[in-house]
Amino acid sequence: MKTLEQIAAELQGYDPHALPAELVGAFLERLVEPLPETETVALPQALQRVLARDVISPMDVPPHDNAAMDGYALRGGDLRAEGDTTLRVLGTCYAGGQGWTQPVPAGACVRIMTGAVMPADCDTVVPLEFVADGDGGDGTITVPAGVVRPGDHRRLRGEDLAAGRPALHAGQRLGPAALGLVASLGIGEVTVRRRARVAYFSTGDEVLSLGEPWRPGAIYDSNRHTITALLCRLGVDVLDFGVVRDEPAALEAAFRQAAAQADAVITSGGVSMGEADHTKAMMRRLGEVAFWRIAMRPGRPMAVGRLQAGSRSTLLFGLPGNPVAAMVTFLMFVRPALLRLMGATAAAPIPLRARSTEPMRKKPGRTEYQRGIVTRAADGTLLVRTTGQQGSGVLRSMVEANGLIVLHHHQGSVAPGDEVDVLMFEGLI
Ligand SMILES: Nc1nc2c(c(=O)[nH]1)N[C@H]1C(S)=C(S)[C@@H](COP(=O)(O)OP(=O)(O)OC[C@H]3O[C@@H](n4cnc5c(N)ncnc54)[C@H](O)[C@@H]3O)O[C@H]1N2
Ligand code: MOO
Repeated sequence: MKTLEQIAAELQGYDPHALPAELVGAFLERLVEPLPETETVALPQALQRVLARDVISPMDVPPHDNAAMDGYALRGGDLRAEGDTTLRVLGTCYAGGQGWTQPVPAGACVRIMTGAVMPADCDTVVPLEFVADGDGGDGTITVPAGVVRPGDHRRLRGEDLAAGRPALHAGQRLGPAALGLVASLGIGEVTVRRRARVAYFSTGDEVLSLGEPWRPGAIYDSNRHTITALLCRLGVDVLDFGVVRDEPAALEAAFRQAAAQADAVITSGGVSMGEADHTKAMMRRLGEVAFWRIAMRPGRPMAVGRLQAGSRSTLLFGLPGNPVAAMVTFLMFVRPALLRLMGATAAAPIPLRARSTEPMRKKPGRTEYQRGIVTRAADGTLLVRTTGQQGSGVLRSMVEANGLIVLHHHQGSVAPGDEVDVLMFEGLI
């Protein structure tokens, strides 16, 4: 395991006092090792879990050539190049394998339902609506010239998944589509990485928990709720330690307890310049901790490292106390680090490009994450505006926004009409 110093030495441009946001990800990638333990769980329990092994398809999916449309299965070679084709209707194939099971001779066809096994010798389906006269009268149908080509409207055996091939790869986080894919193979359980355990506590003497009466100078703890909710979305086990007083003995006890139980400990508050040196000294005594000032806004101060709990080492992420800064640093840095801990090979989210409808002042030399509202213009293009006041204490901005406008490190001010990157909050699946 590399020390923080060794990791820092590998990164060109690493400066803990003005750390470019791009280097944070590179640092954490080197710091975080995936959890080695695995377990086997039933499919309905596997949502959001990370596959520990490839899932190999034991069968072809679909397991047989089948009709993609309701219509008539026929031999493509029977279709006349010019002029209509008239075919005898022998019977009906139903989904589930009932009905016509004999070969189909030249000049004949079989009525077929979507999903039914294609009869031997047939390779084409003409949809019902293309057949002019149906088979009402004399037991024949007429296929007008040019409405189908040989091979049309048939799904081939194994076209979704072929037997013996990996259907899903280790590292895949199982979402609704992946669960369906596993089920389509007849597989009822999967081997996944064990769930990560993540402890959280807020720090600060002014921070009140829900239910405590308000007093002058105090604020209610919102970070505990934003961060633990974000952790739930990741599918980790959350150990909620509540609020811990700004007092060395209480903090040390909380850190020790959390580190003994969790794979990662997340805290909010107590990482800025003004923080008492005894807190930082205490954190350093418990392990290896770097105190960063990141060249970004919001979210400048952040502590990162490892806490030693006996022979185990636990990741530490000390988030800034300001509510927007806590969420943004979580989303940009902690979330990908935890996904890595969980064993996921998740790609970074891909930003949209949207045209800004307003000017945004920005100095090159730091990354800014502005809260943005993306809308669609009448011509279909995407527009974005900020939510207004961008203070890092304005949590309302995160509620009103539907994405984060990313103004990159080297980027300068934005003029109305300029395109900017936006990371949307909601994915499709
Ligand atoms: N002289 C300087 N002062 C500050 C700097 C700086 O560079 N030089 N950085 C500022 C930035 S940026 C941030 S962010 C904060 C981070 O400070 P801390 O992480 O030490 O956090 P606190 O001081 O404890 O709190 C900051 C702010 O957030 C409120 N807060 C704290 N915890 C919670 C919570 N659980 N729920 C809701 N709100 C919370 C707290 O009351 C403060 O208003 O430092 C700046 N200062
Ligand atoms: O981390 Mo701070 O949020 O930039 O105020």
